[in-house]
Amino acid sequence: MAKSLRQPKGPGVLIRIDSVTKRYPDGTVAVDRLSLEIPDRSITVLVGPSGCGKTTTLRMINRMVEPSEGTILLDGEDIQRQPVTTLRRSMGYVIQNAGLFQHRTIVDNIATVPRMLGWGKQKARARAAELMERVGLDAALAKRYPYQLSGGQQQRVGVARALAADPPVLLMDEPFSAVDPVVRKGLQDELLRIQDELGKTIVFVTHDIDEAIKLGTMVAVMRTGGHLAQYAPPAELLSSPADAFVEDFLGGDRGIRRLSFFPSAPLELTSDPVIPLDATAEQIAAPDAPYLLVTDADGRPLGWSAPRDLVAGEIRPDRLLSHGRPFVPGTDSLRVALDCAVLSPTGWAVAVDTGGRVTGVVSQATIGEAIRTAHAAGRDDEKVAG
Ligand SMILES: Nc1ncnc2c1ncn2[C@@H]1O[C@H](COP(=O)(O)OP(=O)(O)OP(=O)(O)O)[C@@H](O)[C@H]1O
Repeated sequence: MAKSLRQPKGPGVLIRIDSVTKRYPDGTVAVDRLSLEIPDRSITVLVGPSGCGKTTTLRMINRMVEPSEGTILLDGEDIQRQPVTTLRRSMGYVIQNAGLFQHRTIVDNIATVPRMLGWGKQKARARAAELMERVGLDAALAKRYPYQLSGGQQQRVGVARALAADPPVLLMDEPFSAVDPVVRKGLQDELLRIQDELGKTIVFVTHDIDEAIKLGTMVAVMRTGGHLAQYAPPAELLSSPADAFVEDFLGGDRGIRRLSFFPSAPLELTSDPVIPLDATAEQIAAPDAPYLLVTDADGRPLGWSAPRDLVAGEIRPDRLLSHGRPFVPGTDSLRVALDCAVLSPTGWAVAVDTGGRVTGVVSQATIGEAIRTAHAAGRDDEKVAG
């Protein structure tokens, strides 16, 4: 999905970190005069190299670590003035490796907080069952113990457990770092889906900039010594890194990655080179294109061919060049469209509707033009904003 479409849902600031410093007893300054406004009902990611103070910052929000200086306000109220138990009840907490109770079943792990709040066993278990479904866990796993689950499943349990008492805030400390990239992507997609449904205020710690860019509505890049290097929406980080440190941290391909924030919908498609499997000689000869895309009777892509290699009535799908991966305008970003064109044997990308039927094709040159237009529009926006 083109991420520029994702905006903070709520109007307010839920958590305000105001000039907070944490000095550990041995003198280590883990966080240095950090100020952040964490918006309501959106995902704010703290990212940075190891030891830059991300976990310390997160733990100061639920008072597992007390700040040495500065204040943290939750919904306008100083968190120091609230009993720790009340504060923590309003904040789900998810950590790496899930941190589940090994001697409790999955359903009882998830029901932990509701039970602590005095819910009856049945009501708490019913809530746990509902949450298992929400986080994509099979109900058959309810009676198992954590060691009988995969790492990815355990992380889902961790998320379900944190959501059990429906807290407005979710604190997540590297929750997906211990699983393989495929499972990790699934967990990230699931979190975005859950967030779309529930609209929590999520503070998410990671050292992975790609994860930060994918998940964050706002991203705080921290540098060693607990300093804030930049705090911005991901598209702005990619277009205007504040300094060499942020630029370096973002990596060398930030131009390409920025394309994920531009929608592919405005791309001008052409259907001239698209012909059916039973095309006539005229239909094959008519388009002025180096390649033709052949579709089946339902309009689904079969493959590419040069017109000279096609004979009316004798088009064989197994002789066609692969049509490559198609993209869906309106759902996929300009980055996906470009990737489809780059990987296509003809240099043309195939656009389909959500049912997989061809809506047109687009060349690399046209995509290049759209990229230039999108960048120019972005620069104009920056001028207006500045
Ligand atoms: N209890 C402690 N006592 C002394 N120093 C600490 C303590 N906890 C953390 N630190 C130090 O504070 C700094 C910030 O640590 P923190 O765990 O917040 O960083 P981080 O960015 O989350 O790191 P990582 O990505 O490696 O988890 C580090 O230098 C760390 O060694």
